[in-house]
Amino acid sequence: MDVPELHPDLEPIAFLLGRWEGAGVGGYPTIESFNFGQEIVFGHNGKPFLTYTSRTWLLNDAGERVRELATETGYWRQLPGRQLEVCLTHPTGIVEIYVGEVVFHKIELRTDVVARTATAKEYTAGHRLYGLVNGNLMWAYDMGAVGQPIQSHISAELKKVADFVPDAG
Ligand code: HEM
Repeated sequence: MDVPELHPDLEPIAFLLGRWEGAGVGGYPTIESFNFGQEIVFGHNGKPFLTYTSRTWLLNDAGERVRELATETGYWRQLPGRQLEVCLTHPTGIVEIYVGEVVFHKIELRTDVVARTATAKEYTAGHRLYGLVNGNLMWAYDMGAVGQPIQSHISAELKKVADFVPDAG
């Protein structure tokens, strides 16, 4: 199959496309802080959304992968203009719908709806910032969970390692 043309509505978030690799730090009042490695893939198939997957690994002090941590997958739906809708699924029994906007190379998203399975941990709200800084993708994530007010859980910086990915497999 030919490489699909990018849907024109996706132009504002086209800078996300590709495979990104990097590392970050995580923490929360209820857990020990940790270092992690991350891979994010944004792809497209010609329709007005990006496919998205993120995988993470716990890193030891030497920067080696110890074990898998969080993964999430979903779709970033660009509306005409600056508005975005993002649907994400987590293997921890959580599904989130974010709404937000892109302004130049900065994206801000807030949860509109969160749903949890009966056995998922208590999680109520998420706030994400993504930005392109000197060609790197920086992102920061605040959450409200396990009785705590919304506050920082994750921040990371990733470098682009591949430009085009047909979809986020
Ligand atoms: C890069 C992304 C993320 C990484 C690397 C990460 C990593 C971790 C780690 C290592 C823990 C502590 C141990 C554990 O419970 O496994 C944790 C706890 C937790 N995370 Fe994340 N997480 C990420 C994203 C998220 C997201 C997107 C959510 C919500 C949708 C979330 C919700 C939680 C909750 C509810 C806890 C439990 C806190 C507690 O029980 O005290 N995390 N995370």
